[in-house]
Amino acid sequence: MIQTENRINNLFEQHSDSSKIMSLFLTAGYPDLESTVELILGFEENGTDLVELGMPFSDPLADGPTIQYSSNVAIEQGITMDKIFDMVREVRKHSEIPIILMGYINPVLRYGVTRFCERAAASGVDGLIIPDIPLEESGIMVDEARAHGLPIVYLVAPNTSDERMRRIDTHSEGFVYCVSVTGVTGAREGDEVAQSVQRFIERVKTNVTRNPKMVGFGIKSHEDAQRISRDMDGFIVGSALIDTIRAHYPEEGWKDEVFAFVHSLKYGKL
Ligand SMILES: O=P(O)(O)OC[C@@H](O)[C@@H](O)c1c[nH]c2ccccc12
Repeated sequence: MIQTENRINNLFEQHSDSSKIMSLFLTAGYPDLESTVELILGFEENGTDLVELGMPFSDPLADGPTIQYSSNVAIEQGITMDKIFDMVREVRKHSEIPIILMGYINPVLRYGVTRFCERAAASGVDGLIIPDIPLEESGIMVDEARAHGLPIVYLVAPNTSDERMRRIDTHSEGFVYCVSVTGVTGAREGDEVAQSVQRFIERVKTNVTRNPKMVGFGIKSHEDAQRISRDMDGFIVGSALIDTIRAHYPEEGWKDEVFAFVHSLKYGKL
Protein backbone atom coordinates (compact mmCIF):
# COMPACT_ATOMS: atom_id res chain seq x y z
CA MET A 1 0.00 0.00 0.00
CA ILE A 2 1.09 3.57 -0.69
CA GLN A 3 2.03 5.23 2.55
CA THR A 4 1.97 8.85 1.47
CA GLU A 5 -0.91 11.24 2.16
CA ASN A 6 -3.71 10.33 -0.15
CA ARG A 7 -7.42 11.12 -0.02
CA ILE A 8 -8.35 7.45 -0.48
CA ASN A 9 -6.15 6.23 2.36
CA ASN A 10 -7.37 9.08 4.55
CA LEU A 11 -10.96 8.12 3.85
CA PHE A 12 -10.52 4.56 5.03
CA GLU A 13 -8.33 5.52 7.97
CA GLN A 14 -10.58 8.27 9.21
CA HIS A 15 -13.97 6.72 8.57
CA SER A 16 -15.22 6.19 12.08
CA ASP A 17 -19.00 5.86 12.10
CA SER A 18 -20.66 2.52 11.56
CA SER A 19 -22.06 3.38 8.13
CA LYS A 20 -20.54 1.76 5.06
CA ILE A 21 -18.41 3.80 2.69
CA MET A 22 -20.37 4.57 -0.46
CA SER A 23 -18.65 4.92 -3.82
CA LEU A 24 -20.55 5.97 -6.92
CA PHE A 25 -19.48 5.27 -10.47
CA LEU A 26 -20.34 8.03 -12.94
CA THR A 27 -19.31 8.17 -16.57
CA ALA A 28 -17.54 11.49 -17.16
CA GLY A 29 -19.60 13.59 -19.56
CA TYR A 30 -22.86 11.74 -18.91
CA PRO A 31 -25.58 12.90 -19.33
CA ASP A 32 -23.80 16.01 -20.64
CA LEU A 33 -20.47 17.74 -20.18
CA GLU A 34 -21.88 20.54 -18.01
CA SER A 35 -23.51 18.30 -15.41
CA THR A 36 -20.65 16.05 -14.29
CA VAL A 37 -19.11 18.48 -11.78
CA GLU A 38 -22.43 19.51 -10.30
CA LEU A 39 -23.45 15.86 -9.98
CA ILE A 40 -20.28 14.95 -8.12
CA LEU A 41 -20.72 17.84 -5.68
CA GLY A 42 -24.34 16.86 -5.13
CA PHE A 43 -23.37 13.22 -4.62
CA GLU A 44 -21.04 14.30 -1.85
CA GLU A 45 -23.74 16.39 -0.17
CA ASN A 46 -25.96 13.33 -0.21
CA GLY A 47 -23.66 10.89 1.54
CA THR A 48 -21.19 9.78 -1.13
CA ASP A 49 -17.67 9.16 0.19
CA LEU A 50 -15.79 8.32 -3.00
CA VAL A 51 -16.33 8.83 -6.73
CA GLU A 52 -15.23 6.58 -9.56
CA LEU A 53 -15.21 8.73 -12.65
CA GLY A 54 -15.48 6.61 -15.77
CA MET A 55 -13.36 7.48 -18.78
CA PRO A 56 -15.62 6.61 -21.71
CA PHE A 57 -14.30 4.17 -24.25
CA SER A 58 -15.93 2.96 -27.44
CA ASP A 59 -15.00 -0.70 -26.89
CA PRO A 60 -15.70 -1.45 -23.25
CA LEU A 61 -15.03 -5.12 -22.53
CA ALA A 62 -16.53 -5.46 -19.09
CA ASP A 63 -19.30 -2.88 -19.10
CA GLY A 64 -22.96 -3.80 -19.06
CA PRO A 65 -25.52 -2.12 -21.32
CA THR A 66 -26.19 0.80 -18.98
CA ILE A 67 -22.55 1.85 -18.65
CA GLN A 68 -21.99 1.31 -22.37
CA TYR A 69 -24.95 3.51 -23.15
CA SER A 70 -23.63 6.27 -20.89
CA SER A 71 -20.19 6.01 -22.51
CA ASN A 72 -21.71 6.39 -25.95
CA VAL A 73 -23.63 9.48 -24.86
CA ALA A 74 -20.51 10.99 -23.32
CA ILE A 75 -18.51 10.34 -26.50
CA GLU A 76 -21.27 11.98 -28.56
CA GLN A 77 -21.12 14.94 -26.18
CA GLY A 78 -17.44 15.31 -27.06
CA ILE A 79 -15.75 14.03 -23.91
CA THR A 80 -11.94 13.88 -24.03
CA MET A 81 -9.24 13.02 -21.53
CA ASP A 82 -8.38 16.71 -21.14
CA LYS A 83 -12.01 17.57 -20.45
CA ILE A 84 -12.08 14.89 -17.75
CA PHE A 85 -9.01 16.44 -16.11
CA ASP A 86 -10.70 19.87 -16.29
CA MET A 87 -13.75 18.41 -14.56
CA VAL A 88 -11.64 17.04 -11.73
CA ARG A 89 -9.86 20.36 -11.39
CA GLU A 90 -13.24 22.09 -11.16
CA VAL A 91 -14.44 19.68 -8.47
CA ARG A 92 -11.24 20.37 -6.53
CA LYS A 93 -12.16 24.05 -6.26
CA HIS A 94 -15.05 23.00 -4.05
CA SER A 95 -14.43 19.55 -2.65
CA GLU A 96 -11.88 17.10 -1.29
CA ILE A 97 -13.91 14.01 -2.14
CA PRO A 98 -11.58 11.22 -3.29
CA ILE A 99 -11.81 10.68 -7.06
CA ILE A 100 -10.65 7.58 -8.87
CA LEU A 101 -10.40 7.54 -12.63
CA MET A 102 -11.71 4.30 -13.99
CA GLY A 103 -11.31 3.09 -17.53
CA TYR A 104 -9.57 0.92 -20.04
CA ILE A 105 -5.88 0.96 -20.82
CA ASN A 106 -6.28 1.75 -24.51
CA PRO A 107 -7.16 5.45 -24.28
CA VAL A 108 -4.47 5.83 -21.60
CA LEU A 109 -1.82 4.38 -23.91
CA ARG A 110 -3.01 6.61 -26.71
CA TYR A 111 -2.78 9.64 -24.44
CA GLY A 112 0.64 8.53 -23.19
CA VAL A 113 1.09 6.90 -19.79
CA THR A 114 3.48 9.52 -18.43
CA ARG A 115 1.41 12.47 -19.59
CA PHE A 116 -1.73 10.77 -18.29
CA CYS A 117 -0.34 10.18 -14.80
CA GLU A 118 1.16 13.67 -14.63
CA ARG A 119 -2.07 15.43 -15.56
CA ALA A 120 -4.27 13.15 -13.49
CA ALA A 121 -2.21 13.85 -10.39
CA ALA A 122 -1.94 17.57 -11.14
CA SER A 123 -5.69 17.94 -11.54
CA GLY A 124 -6.47 16.25 -8.23
CA VAL A 125 -7.14 12.61 -9.11
CA ASP A 126 -6.45 10.22 -6.21
CA GLY A 127 -6.20 6.81 -7.82
CA LEU A 128 -6.78 4.61 -10.84
CA ILE A 129 -8.80 1.52 -11.72
CA ILE A 130 -7.90 -0.03 -15.06
CA PRO A 131 -9.86 -3.30 -15.14
CA ASP A 132 -8.20 -4.60 -18.28
CA ILE A 133 -4.64 -4.58 -17.00
CA PRO A 134 -4.07 -7.75 -15.02
CA LEU A 135 -1.48 -7.72 -12.27
CA GLU A 136 1.05 -9.43 -14.52
CA GLU A 137 0.91 -6.60 -17.04
CA SER A 138 0.72 -3.73 -14.60
CA GLY A 139 4.34 -2.92 -15.42
CA ILE A 140 3.00 -0.67 -18.19
CA MET A 141 1.74 1.79 -15.61
CA VAL A 142 2.74 0.98 -12.12
CA ASP A 143 6.01 2.92 -11.93
CA GLU A 144 4.58 6.06 -13.50
CA ALA A 145 1.49 5.87 -11.32
CA ARG A 146 3.60 5.45 -8.22
CA ALA A 147 5.93 8.27 -9.21
CA HIS A 148 2.89 10.54 -9.30
CA GLY A 149 1.39 9.24 -6.07
CA LEU A 150 -1.52 7.51 -7.78
CA PRO A 151 -2.58 4.22 -6.18
CA ILE A 152 -3.82 1.50 -8.53
CA VAL A 153 -6.82 -0.43 -7.27
CA TYR A 154 -7.11 -4.04 -8.44
CA LEU A 155 -10.21 -6.18 -8.75
CA VAL A 156 -11.07 -9.64 -7.51
CA ALA A 157 -14.07 -11.63 -8.74
CA PRO A 158 -15.72 -14.98 -7.94
CA ASN A 159 -13.47 -16.69 -10.49
CA THR A 160 -10.31 -15.37 -8.79
CA SER A 161 -8.48 -18.16 -6.94
CA ASP A 162 -7.60 -17.81 -3.26
CA GLU A 163 -3.93 -17.63 -4.07
CA ARG A 164 -4.49 -14.91 -6.62
CA MET A 165 -6.69 -12.94 -4.23
CA ARG A 166 -3.79 -12.87 -1.79
CA ARG A 167 -1.42 -11.72 -4.50
CA ILE A 168 -3.81 -8.98 -5.61
CA ASP A 169 -4.17 -7.88 -1.99
CA THR A 170 -0.40 -7.51 -1.79
CA HIS A 171 -0.25 -5.27 -4.85
CA SER A 172 -3.50 -3.32 -4.68
CA GLU A 173 -3.33 0.19 -3.26
CA GLY A 174 -6.13 2.13 -1.61
CA PHE A 175 -8.55 -0.80 -1.46
CA VAL A 176 -9.50 -3.98 -3.29
CA TYR A 177 -12.53 -3.82 -5.60
CA CYS A 178 -14.57 -6.97 -5.07
CA VAL A 179 -16.70 -7.67 -8.11
CA SER A 180 -19.48 -9.73 -6.64
CA VAL A 181 -20.61 -11.48 -9.82
CA THR A 182 -18.73 -12.69 -12.87
CA GLY A 183 -19.58 -11.04 -16.15
CA VAL A 184 -20.58 -7.54 -17.15
CA THR A 185 -21.77 -4.68 -14.97
CA GLY A 186 -25.42 -3.97 -14.49
CA ALA A 187 -28.24 -4.01 -12.00
CA ARG A 188 -29.50 -7.52 -11.23
CA GLU A 189 -32.29 -9.07 -9.23
CA GLY A 190 -31.66 -8.99 -5.48
CA ASP A 191 -31.93 -12.73 -4.83
CA GLU A 192 -29.56 -13.68 -7.59
CA VAL A 193 -26.94 -11.34 -6.15
CA ALA A 194 -27.53 -12.46 -2.57
CA GLN A 195 -27.06 -16.16 -3.32
CA SER A 196 -24.01 -16.03 -5.53
CA VAL A 197 -22.26 -13.46 -3.42
CA GLN A 198 -22.05 -15.13 -0.03
CA ARG A 199 -19.40 -17.71 -0.77
CA PHE A 200 -17.34 -15.15 -2.61
CA ILE A 201 -17.50 -12.75 0.34
CA GLU A 202 -16.28 -15.49 2.65
CA ARG A 203 -13.28 -16.12 0.40
CA VAL A 204 -12.55 -12.40 0.18
CA LYS A 205 -12.62 -12.16 3.96
CA THR A 206 -10.01 -14.85 4.39
CA ASN A 207 -7.72 -13.78 1.54
CA VAL A 208 -7.90 -9.99 1.38
CA THR A 209 -6.55 -8.90 4.73
CA ARG A 210 -4.24 -5.94 4.13
CA ASN A 211 -6.50 -3.61 2.16
CA PRO A 212 -9.96 -2.19 2.76
CA LYS A 213 -12.60 -4.04 0.72
CA MET A 214 -15.25 -2.43 -1.47
CA VAL A 215 -17.94 -4.56 -3.09
CA GLY A 216 -19.74 -3.72 -6.32
CA PHE A 217 -21.88 -4.97 -9.19
CA GLY A 218 -25.62 -5.21 -9.21
CA ILE A 219 -26.42 -3.05 -6.19
CA LYS A 220 -29.67 -1.14 -6.70
CA SER A 221 -30.87 -0.09 -3.28
CA HIS A 222 -29.88 0.66 0.30
CA GLU A 223 -31.11 -2.81 1.26
CA ASP A 224 -28.93 -4.52 -1.38
CA ALA A 225 -25.98 -2.43 -0.28
CA GLN A 226 -26.38 -3.21 3.41
CA ARG A 227 -26.77 -6.92 2.82
CA ILE A 228 -23.89 -7.29 0.40
CA SER A 229 -21.43 -5.05 2.21
CA ARG A 230 -22.04 -6.41 5.72
CA ASP A 231 -18.52 -7.82 5.96
CA MET A 232 -16.94 -5.22 3.68
CA ASP A 233 -15.82 -1.63 4.24
CA GLY A 234 -18.20 -0.28 1.66
CA PHE A 235 -20.02 -0.64 -1.62
CA ILE A 236 -20.01 0.70 -5.18
CA VAL A 237 -23.02 1.59 -7.31
CA GLY A 238 -22.86 2.40 -11.02
CA SER A 239 -25.63 1.16 -13.29
CA ALA A 240 -28.51 1.87 -10.92
CA LEU A 241 -27.31 5.46 -10.60
CA ILE A 242 -26.99 5.91 -14.35
CA ASP A 243 -30.43 4.31 -14.87
CA THR A 244 -31.85 6.86 -12.45
CA ILE A 245 -30.23 9.74 -14.32
CA ARG A 246 -31.52 8.30 -17.57
CA ALA A 247 -35.06 8.05 -16.20
CA HIS A 248 -35.24 11.74 -15.27
CA TYR A 249 -32.88 13.66 -17.54
CA PRO A 250 -33.58 16.29 -18.87
CA GLU A 251 -36.93 16.90 -17.19
CA GLU A 252 -37.09 19.81 -14.78
CA GLY A 253 -35.68 18.93 -11.38
CA TRP A 254 -33.89 15.80 -12.68
CA LYS A 255 -30.87 16.41 -10.48
CA ASP A 256 -33.01 16.51 -7.35
CA GLU A 257 -34.44 13.12 -8.28
CA VAL A 258 -30.92 11.78 -8.73
CA PHE A 259 -29.72 13.23 -5.43
CA ALA A 260 -32.76 11.80 -3.62
CA PHE A 261 -31.82 8.38 -5.02
CA VAL A 262 -28.21 8.81 -3.90
CA HIS A 263 -29.34 9.81 -0.42
CA SER A 264 -31.62 6.77 -0.24
CA LEU A 265 -28.76 4.45 -1.28
CA LYS A 266 -26.72 5.57 1.68
CA TYR A 267 -29.37 6.17 4.34
CA GLY A 268 -32.43 4.23 3.18
CA LYS A 269 -35.77 5.66 2.15
CA LEU A 270 -37.12 8.47 4.33
O1 LIG B 1 -22.89 -1.04 -12.56
P1 LIG B 1 -22.91 -1.75 -11.25
O2 LIG B 1 -23.47 -3.12 -11.35
O3 LIG B 1 -23.52 -0.93 -10.16
O4 LIG B 1 -21.36 -1.97 -10.83
C1 LIG B 1 -20.40 -0.89 -10.82
C2 LIG B 1 -19.56 -0.93 -12.08
O5 LIG B 1 -20.42 -0.77 -13.18
C3 LIG B 1 -18.45 0.10 -12.19
O6 LIG B 1 -17.63 0.13 -11.08
C4 LIG B 1 -17.68 -0.23 -13.45
C5 LIG B 1 -17.79 0.41 -14.63
N1 LIG B 1 -17.04 -0.17 -15.58
C6 LIG B 1 -16.42 -1.26 -15.04
C7 LIG B 1 -15.54 -2.20 -15.62
C8 LIG B 1 -15.08 -3.25 -14.82
C9 LIG B 1 -15.43 -3.31 -13.46
C10 LIG B 1 -16.30 -2.35 -12.88
C11 LIG B 1 -16.80 -1.34 -13.66
